Amino acid sequence: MAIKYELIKECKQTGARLGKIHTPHGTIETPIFMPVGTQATVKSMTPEELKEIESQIILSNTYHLYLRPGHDLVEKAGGLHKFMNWDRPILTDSGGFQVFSLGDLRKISEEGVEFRSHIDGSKHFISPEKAIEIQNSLGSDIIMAFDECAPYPADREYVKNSLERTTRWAKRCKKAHKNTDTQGLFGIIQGGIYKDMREQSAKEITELDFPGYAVGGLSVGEPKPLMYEVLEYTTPLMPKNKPRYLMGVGSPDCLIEGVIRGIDMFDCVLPTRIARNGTAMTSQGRVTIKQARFYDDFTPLDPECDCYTCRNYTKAYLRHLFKANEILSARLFSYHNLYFLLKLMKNIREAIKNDNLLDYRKEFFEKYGYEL
Ligand SMILES: CCOC(=O)Nc1nc2cc3nc(NC)[nH]c3cc2c(=O)[nH]1
Repeated sequence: MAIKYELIKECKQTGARLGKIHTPHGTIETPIFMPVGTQATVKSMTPEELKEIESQIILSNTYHLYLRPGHDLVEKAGGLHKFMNWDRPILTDSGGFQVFSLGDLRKISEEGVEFRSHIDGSKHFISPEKAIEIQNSLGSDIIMAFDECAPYPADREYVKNSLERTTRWAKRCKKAHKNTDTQGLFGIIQGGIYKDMREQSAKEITELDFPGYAVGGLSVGEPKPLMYEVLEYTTPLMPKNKPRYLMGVGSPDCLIEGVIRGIDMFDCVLPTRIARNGTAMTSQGRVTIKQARFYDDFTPLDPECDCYTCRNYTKAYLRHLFKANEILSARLFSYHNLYFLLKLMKNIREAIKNDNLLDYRKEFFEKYGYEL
């Protein structure tokens, strides 16, 4: 079995769970945040630095790697782990989201999706079978079914047709998947913001008996309270003994609220993306370093953080690096932001162990400046 989930503990006060996901490249403690390495690199970080901050699994992207350098090259290199020198678990997404977010550059049919490359405008076609073939070549530990992520807002009819196609595609993915003993295929539940449609999609997808399931179609522009509401009635429809993955989430508040509503796995480009804009997530809320007030501020980015960046550099120096457009700026901010989210997940796992997750949320929100 490629993927085995071990439910360690269910939180007494909330839907949160403590668990372990056993994969061919190692075990992942959940709840977990997965740094995103779209093009076979978590931008500006070396694998050694990712291990230093205790990253247990990273995400990479089928759509991008198919277009460049090509999945056949990666296969020739011995697979994605070897190619990028990362020997821990990797999850690849099916490219569904990227292809759909290309807007008018794409045409959807029952067969699959025709789209134009964002690199050179060349025409391509990805079917569920192709999405699986690419992921089989990449050799990632967890692969995702090819799905359609409905936009937000979308009317009931669109969402129903889309979720039913996602189910038909999921069946085709399951049939096409070759390496079931080394790669676990996760199904993706859609259904937009409509309770009856989420119920229908959850039923149809979980009936296919995947080793894990994702909640798709969220974090696509809907208000956070609406995302929380959808989770509230969707995660209970998902098997307790399988991992639950909320795609594309997220910010610190969403991670805590997602865990409370039964989610085990998260991914988001935020930490490394805002890092390139000189913005840090800190225990006192966000810090955007280009502000003049940091010109001669010789304190660390986050006084409560013990990461390499916070132990060795001041805001004044980091502001200088950012203003001077120095490459080290993106590295030091990425290192800190990833460390911050991975540490947050570690604290959340601790709070579940000690049955005080709601107190932890209250304390974190007060300090970070979120309203409960
Ligand atoms: C990670 C698996 O991705 C897929 O293969 N399909 C998919 N990806 C998504 C990525 C998303 N990112 C966000 N917000 C930033 N929302 C997302 C939804 C999906 C999705 O429904 N389906």
